[in-house]
Amino acid sequence: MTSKLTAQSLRKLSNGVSIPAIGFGVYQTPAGEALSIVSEALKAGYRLIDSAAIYGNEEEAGEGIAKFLKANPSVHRSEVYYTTKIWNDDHGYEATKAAIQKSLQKVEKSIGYIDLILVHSPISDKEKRLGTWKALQEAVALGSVKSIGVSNYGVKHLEELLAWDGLVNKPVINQIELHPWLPRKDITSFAAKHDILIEAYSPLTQGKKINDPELVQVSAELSKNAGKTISPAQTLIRWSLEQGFIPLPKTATVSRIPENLDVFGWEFTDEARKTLDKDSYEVLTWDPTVYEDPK
Ligand SMILES: NC(=O)C1=CN([C@@H]2O[C@H](COP(=O)(O)OP(=O)(O)OC[C@H]3O[C@@H](n4cnc5c(N)ncnc54)[C@H](OP(=O)(O)O)[C@@H]3O)[C@@H](O)[C@H]2O)C=CC1
Ligand SMILES: O=C1Nc2ccccc2C1=O
Repeated sequence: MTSKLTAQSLRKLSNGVSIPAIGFGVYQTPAGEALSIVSEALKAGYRLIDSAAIYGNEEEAGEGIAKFLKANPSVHRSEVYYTTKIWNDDHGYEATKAAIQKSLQKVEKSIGYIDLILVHSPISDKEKRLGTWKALQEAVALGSVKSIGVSNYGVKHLEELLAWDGLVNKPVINQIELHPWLPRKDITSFAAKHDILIEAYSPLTQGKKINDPELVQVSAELSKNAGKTISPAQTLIRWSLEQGFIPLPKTATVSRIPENLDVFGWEFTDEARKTLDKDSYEVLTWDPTVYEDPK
């Protein structure tokens, strides 16, 4: 029940591990700002940090977590969740093994281990994708990586992985672009059937739809109902939670952190649900879910 969620709520992955119900993204957050914004996000109540090798800020994200934990000894490392991702150029067994080591080295000193590694996208070919998964499974067996999942996988990429005879660890997450203009019901219902949780990236539409008249109108109605201002950004994040996704809003602006986390404890209405239930396919970031291997 979304109405019972709080910023500290946890969801259960198929491997039994808990993951926070909402996360904080650091794409395009300059390395020089990542340490401070990550520790501010944790101070405000976030417990999941989403980075990637390609973002160039893994080390600083880890240091931001460590800074927060040092200043808040009542919060334990096990209560904070750190994600990174293997970039496309590092697909294939050997390359992924090396990439995992590299990502681990970036955060070993600060936070010791990685909670979740995702395959950033399916962009390579079947042999490389499965080699990548083999390397990730080995990292889980060694204990330095707790869970593994995928990102930007379409149904056919998920089917390929689930059908692989070397599969030991099922993907626990598929992280994809999701917002009212891109509901992707094919992927989300397939994932639900296979106990794969969905993380929603670009939940704020990268700011591109923040002034959309319908969204502004829904936010005004939610505000009236709640007796306080609900911004379009808050409406979008809450929509994502209502769908059962783990939203990953990003901001590099400290003053926006509390706003983006104040998405609990007020009612979402049927009217808002209906207006934002769109049958559209509007990609705002990139779309590797439709990627086809080279012939
Ligand atoms: N796996 C993948 O391929 C991908 C993963 N991701 C992950 O998802 C995260 C979020 O997605 P992202 O694409 O960054 O986009 P978001 O949808 O989270 O939008 C971020 C943009 O919204 C602005 N913004 C933030 N809060 C507000 C607010 N309250 N009001 C108005 N504007 C606001 C930000 O500005 P400002 O920062 O200036 O405050 C920024 O321009 C990424 O950081 C990354 O972790 C994203 C894309 C692809
Ligand atoms: O966060 C991300 N934003 C992106 C935009 C294009 C390609 C990859 C990504 C990310 O991983």
